[in-house]
Amino acid sequence: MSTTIPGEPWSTGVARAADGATTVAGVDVRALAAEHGTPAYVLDETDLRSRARGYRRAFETAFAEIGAGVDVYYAGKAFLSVAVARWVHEEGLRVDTATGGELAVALRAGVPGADIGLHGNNKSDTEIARALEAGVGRIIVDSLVEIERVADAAAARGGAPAPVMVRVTTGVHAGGHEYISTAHEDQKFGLSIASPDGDSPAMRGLLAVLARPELRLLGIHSHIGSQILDPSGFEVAARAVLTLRAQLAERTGVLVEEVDLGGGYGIAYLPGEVALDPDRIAKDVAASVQATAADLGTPLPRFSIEPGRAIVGPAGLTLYTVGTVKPVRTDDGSVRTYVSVDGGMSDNIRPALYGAAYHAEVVGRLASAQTVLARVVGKHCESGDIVVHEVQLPADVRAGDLLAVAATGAYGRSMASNYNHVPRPPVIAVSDGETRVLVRRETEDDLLALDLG
Ligand SMILES: Cc1ncc(COP(=O)(O)O)c(C=O)c1O
Ligand SMILES: N[C@@H](CCCC[NH3+])C(=O)O
Repeated sequence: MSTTIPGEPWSTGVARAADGATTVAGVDVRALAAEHGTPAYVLDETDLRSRARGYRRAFETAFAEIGAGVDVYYAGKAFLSVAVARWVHEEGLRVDTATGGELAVALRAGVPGADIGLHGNNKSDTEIARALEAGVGRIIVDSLVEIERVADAAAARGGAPAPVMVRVTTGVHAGGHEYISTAHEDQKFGLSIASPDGDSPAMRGLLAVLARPELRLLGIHSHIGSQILDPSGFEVAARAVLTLRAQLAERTGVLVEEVDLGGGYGIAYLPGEVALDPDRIAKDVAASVQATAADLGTPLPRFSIEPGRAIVGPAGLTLYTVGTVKPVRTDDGSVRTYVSVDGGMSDNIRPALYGAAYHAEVVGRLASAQTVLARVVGKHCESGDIVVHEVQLPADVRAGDLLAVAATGAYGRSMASNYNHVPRPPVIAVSDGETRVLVRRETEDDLLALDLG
């Protein structure tokens, strides 16, 4: 690991001058911190938009070559605000939501219902009703019970049948951590395609949808996990889904129109890590689904994908201010420098939850070339409150320094908490030398407003 500004894992707009001054999209981080305070999430709009465009173009091009259409849904769980929903929609993406709350943000942004999908393994009646009311383009159903609930809600509303996809699990275990792999068998999502005896849960789900006239079976959905750096799992899962589609067609005569291959495209968190290349993966997946469809003798469906992290992750960084610096002797007798910052596990739970690795640098001043092995920790009352487990920081790291942590755009603010009553940081967009507050900093008054005494 070494100092890599500019370049990954930093967003394309991050630059560092010889005197240590660091800018994001032309905005000096010192000015940004002075105006907006720290900690703050900083989002590089140009970078985010170009990744959104890049994914859409890569998949459209590769799938056009095999004669198939494709839609790219931005997975809002990675980070969603009204502006971000608008940006990705302007870039030609649709929006995937996982809850009524995310749906509300997408609608507030003016994204038409038809361009929104609703996921969730335990949707409430209110969420289902709201999705139907908004005319969402698809509801991805996750269980047999839910199929009946969505059908009943659609029946009560009347009107056109509700478009649904059935989420299936293919047994493909992919991604960075057990908790973020979602297609293996022993977990809560989807209906399994495995059928030790009789019809698989997935087949039963598809048949159950076909049995309800209030539902329109749009397609089959598979999401195999997150932060995937080995792309072979996408091809294995796609083959399984296309096979299930062909089996359903053979059995019922219904060849579903769409197949969603989910999200999960991995990014670089550390210097030297290589993100999945959208052009490469789009071509490989297109070639693989074409071969599978030919083997099965079925025409290709329309495809869709749901990248979240790959669009917003690299576009974001978190800016902290260093407080205390403490050398600590480790069990093996070496010294680790504990660098405490003014945020922590409340603004980025990923290191504590998944052991996720991040990269940090002192920014905004010329720091010493000599480095020390450091651990960046937060201000919470928890020894697992770690922001960066291991990183070389300048030996003269000190209170008042600005510390930037790279690639925090995804699952940072969206998974933030108020642990220890710490207000959540703002999200500041930067573009062409200008800053704009997308989500303001929470205040203690915001927190106390919920406390009715
Ligand atoms: C159904 C579904 N789609 C899309 C995503 C987005 O994944 P990622 O942010 O890894 O691209 C997730 C989260 O893993 C998901 O559960
Ligand atoms: N929240 C996870 C990934 C999302 C899993 C959603 N299916 C992460 O931070 O990596």
